Amino acid sequence: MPSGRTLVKICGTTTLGDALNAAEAGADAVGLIFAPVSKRLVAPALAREISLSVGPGVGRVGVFLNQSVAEVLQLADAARVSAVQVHGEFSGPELAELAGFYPVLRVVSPQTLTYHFEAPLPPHVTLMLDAPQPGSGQPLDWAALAPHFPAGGWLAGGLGPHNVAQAISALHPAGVDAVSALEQWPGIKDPARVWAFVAAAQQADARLDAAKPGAVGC
Ligand SMILES: O=C(O)c1ccccc1NCC(=O)[C@H](O)[C@H](O)COP(=O)(O)O
Repeated sequence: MPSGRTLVKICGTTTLGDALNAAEAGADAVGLIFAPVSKRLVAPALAREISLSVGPGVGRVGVFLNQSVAEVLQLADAARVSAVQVHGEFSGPELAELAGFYPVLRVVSPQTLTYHFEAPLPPHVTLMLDAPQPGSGQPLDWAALAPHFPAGGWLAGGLGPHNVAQAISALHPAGVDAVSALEQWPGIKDPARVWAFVAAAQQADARLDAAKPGAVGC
């Protein structure tokens, strides 16, 4: 969904209050993690309540790691998500199957980016660049990534209010995603940090717009 500005996803949402706060702060999407290994695992029934409560303007992204297509689809349907994000082992045909039901964010690390570029992505699949260990707060090397960053790709990995503007001006991602830097402890957000993250991304967009040739004031 190209919007001309950087979309913002707040991942690892495990409470209704945190989801509503993210929506009020202006986030474009909340992430609901269904990977059993995660400290931010959310139950399908609560995820569904969140999906039905945040309003139609806020995307709900179901997040999965090394799970079968059948499990992804079953949980995504139960939780009424609007998109899925997949980490780990998902083949091209599996991505294509998922993309027949939901827009897919396919997460890759910089180390595997070249491989994923060689195999063309199925329609409705968008790349997200993230650290090899998801949800670990590890930032990527944006300067090294810049020459290879995929057009329309999303960026995650160690983003927070302190550095998201710099990341946006370095890579111009279609969307940014964060969790660790927005939490009081795993699974529980710091509401002020969520607001600061959304605001920092919006300010970065405004600065980039103002710097475009022909912008008012230039
Ligand atoms: O965050 C997790 O616990 C997690 C576990 C398993 C699969 C995915 C997971 N998170 C996915 C995300 O979208 C995170 O926001 C992304 O990896 C960035 O995390 P961070 O570097 O902590 O901001």
